[in-house]
Amino acid sequence: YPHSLRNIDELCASIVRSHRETSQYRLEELQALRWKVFSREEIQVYQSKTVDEMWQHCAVRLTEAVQYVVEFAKHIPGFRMLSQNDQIALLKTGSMEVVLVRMCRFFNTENNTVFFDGKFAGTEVFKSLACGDLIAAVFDFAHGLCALKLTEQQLALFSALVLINPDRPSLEDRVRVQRVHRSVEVGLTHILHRDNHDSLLHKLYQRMAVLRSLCSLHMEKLRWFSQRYPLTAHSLFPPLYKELFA
Ligand SMILES: COc1ccc2c(n1)CCN(C(C)=O)[C@H]2C(=O)Nc1ccc(OCc2ccccc2OC)cc1
Repeated sequence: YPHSLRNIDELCASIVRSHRETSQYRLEELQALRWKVFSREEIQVYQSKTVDEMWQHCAVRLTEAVQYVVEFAKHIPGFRMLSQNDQIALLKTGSMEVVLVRMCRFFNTENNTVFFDGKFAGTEVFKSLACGDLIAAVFDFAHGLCALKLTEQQLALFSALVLINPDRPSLEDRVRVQRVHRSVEVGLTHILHRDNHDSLLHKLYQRMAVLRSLCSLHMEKLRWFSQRYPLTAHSLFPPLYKELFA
């Protein structure tokens, strides 16, 4: 794209619109729920689930989040112009990263809880996943991102930057992905400059590095789980979760 301001403003506006239309829950809804936590009995029910029941339960909910990320991607002008294969390749590795970025909107840092099944859950709710390190890393990442206090517009541009990553494996037209990535980066820089928050870009790049290691931890846990519970992973997980992560 020629980087005239008009184009950049249009690009930012379309990414922000797409983010807003695919954010699944409005901030006001989540704000109203943020102190609705699980009772001791409800926590007991989650903790008495078997490992594969809890994994399946979480996979179904996270797949809901992934579907909204796929919709978000489809409305990003530069993303739609890429080949089908490159769109799939970017979603395969990027959609969980965007879910984890978006998760900061669903997080209450005051009581260290995350939205889950209609209420806000602490790490103890996920005990039966047998993945304490993954859950701790997910919560830590959400804390770190919440601390940056991103606006919805900054979050929208950051999500697009995370998704349209030219370094992903098996891209057909890397140069084209680089061009779109660059225009989104110009958009984010433009938004941060306008918000007088230039120092945030460096911090966001640091968060992207943490995000990559968090997602490889998720893949590692998923591989461990699929080997131990092949039936659940292959027949009870939502097809999209399998398609993208298995
Ligand atoms: C975009 O951000 C969000 C944030 C929250 C939610 C959503 N979207 C969709 C709607 N939703 C519902 C309906 O509960 C929320 C949800 O799925 N919450 C939730 C699910 C699993 C969790 O930890 C387990 C886990 C984490 C990471 C990787 C693998 C994991 O387990 C295998 C923690 C929270």
